[in-house]
Amino acid sequence: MFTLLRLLKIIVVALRYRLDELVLSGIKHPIAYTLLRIVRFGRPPKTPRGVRLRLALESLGPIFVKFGQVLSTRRDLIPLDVAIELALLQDRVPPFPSDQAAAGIEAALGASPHTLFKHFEVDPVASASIAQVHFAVLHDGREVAVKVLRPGMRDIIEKDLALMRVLAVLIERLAADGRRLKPRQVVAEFDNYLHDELDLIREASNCSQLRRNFSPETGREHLLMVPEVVWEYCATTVFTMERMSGIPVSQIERLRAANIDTKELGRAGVEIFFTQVFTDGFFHADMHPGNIFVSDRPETLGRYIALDFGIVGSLSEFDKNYLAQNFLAFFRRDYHRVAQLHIESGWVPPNTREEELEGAVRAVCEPYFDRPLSEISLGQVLLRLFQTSRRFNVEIQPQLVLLQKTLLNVEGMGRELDPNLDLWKTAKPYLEKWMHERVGLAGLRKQLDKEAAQWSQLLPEIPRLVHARLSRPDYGPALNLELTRLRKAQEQSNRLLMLLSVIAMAALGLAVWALTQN
Ligand SMILES: Nc1ncnc2c1ncn2[C@@H]1O[C@H](COP(=O)(O)OP(=O)(O)OP(=O)(O)O)[C@@H](O)[C@H]1O
Repeated sequence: MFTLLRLLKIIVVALRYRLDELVLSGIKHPIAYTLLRIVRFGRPPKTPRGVRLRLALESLGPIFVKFGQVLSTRRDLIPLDVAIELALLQDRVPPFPSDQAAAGIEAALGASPHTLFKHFEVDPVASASIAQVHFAVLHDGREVAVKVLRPGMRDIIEKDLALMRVLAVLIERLAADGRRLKPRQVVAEFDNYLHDELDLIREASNCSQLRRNFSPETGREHLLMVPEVVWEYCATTVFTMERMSGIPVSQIERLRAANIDTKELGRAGVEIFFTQVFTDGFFHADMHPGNIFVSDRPETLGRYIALDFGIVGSLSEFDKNYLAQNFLAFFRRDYHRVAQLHIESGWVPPNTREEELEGAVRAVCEPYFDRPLSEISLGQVLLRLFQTSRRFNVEIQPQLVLLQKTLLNVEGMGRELDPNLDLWKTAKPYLEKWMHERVGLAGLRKQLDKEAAQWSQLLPEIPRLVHARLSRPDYGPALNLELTRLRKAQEQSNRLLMLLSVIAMAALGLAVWALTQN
């Protein structure tokens, strides 16, 4: 019954905001087309389509608002004007009553917040569609922020997701453009995203990993502050962390008034991002200004503070390599290399003509060089590269799409702080350092160091494994003959293997010795 009513509401809202125009204008199914012509009413709308979609999503509630926000990052799928409008969606909603928050905490942690904490602020500091945040003080005096999931969220999400899946199938079947828009894939990705957001232990773990990556042990604590997780007070629906104090990065006048060097902040933002991507392969991927603060405490003045760890990205060595080499080749205007990289990595079908791809990449990139380097947006370049790759049947990994979106955010934020920020000049040393560490002698040593444990286990086992393989019973006349020959060879190879093992051990020993000399 609920589902039916909800579906009805969606249809009414879609018609009210004339979304039929947006989604179903290219409708290919004759019956659906006739039905739509009948229910269509009024003159063509004057308000732009993106605005109408945004308003419709707002009136459908928080889950649809979140969906719009996620969709706004898929500029590869939806038109730019719609994406820009969807990015304006605000997910601030009225807070839920504090007794519900208290009940949620009690259900998750086994005691009321008034017992658990020395002090618990009943009025939330912020409230969004999925969770809200309350400040509190622990019995040992530490100040904390407690994030609590909205009650009943899981149920609402499951129902709305079920409806979205139905709508996705309809769009795919009925709209001429349906397949290209990949509605089912988009909804499946959103499903994953929401389920991740519903698990605050996961968010706390991301927070703790990021904190470790910027801890004094890494020597990067001066770049970014990340709250400490208070694990005793965490559960799937509650996340308790150190309370941070700072100024939102978007409030530039306040930053200046606090004597914070905004130019330096712009540069540090790029450094943090590139360090996360190329050194750790683990990055905060929700870098909107509401989640980034700057410390106003005298001892840490001007240091970035990260909050909200619901969305993070991780990159494999392969992805990092792809990115670094593409960026470097792009800035050398070596489009041939960009095309080669795509073919070498097996991303484009092997029968792709290198020159054709090179031409397409040139057409994307060359116009950017009309401007000074300092004005080039790496996020835009990456987006255009992905779009071009798609034409050659390349499926871009979601992690790379996430990275491209974050890069756009970082650039936007950096240029707000310092309009002359030269992103490339700031980023290039990190890429070059990474490439050097990866391919140079340093890279070899690092790799040797990493693999040493496995090798030392594997090498002594090789003769036994070869022997076991060769002494298996009858394999048929032809193979038996071959086996006799191999057994003879085995004795020789055993000796050779022993010799090689000794040499490898000696090389390992040498490498370990060399490493400990630094
Ligand atoms: N550790 C903290 N210290 C101080 N303030 C915090 C802390 N964590 C969260 N807040 C406050 O709560 C707000 C919302 O936090 P957070 O972004 O994590 O919640 P959210 O529900 O994911 O919101 P959204 O989805 O809109 O980003 C922050 O903008 C900040 O003002």
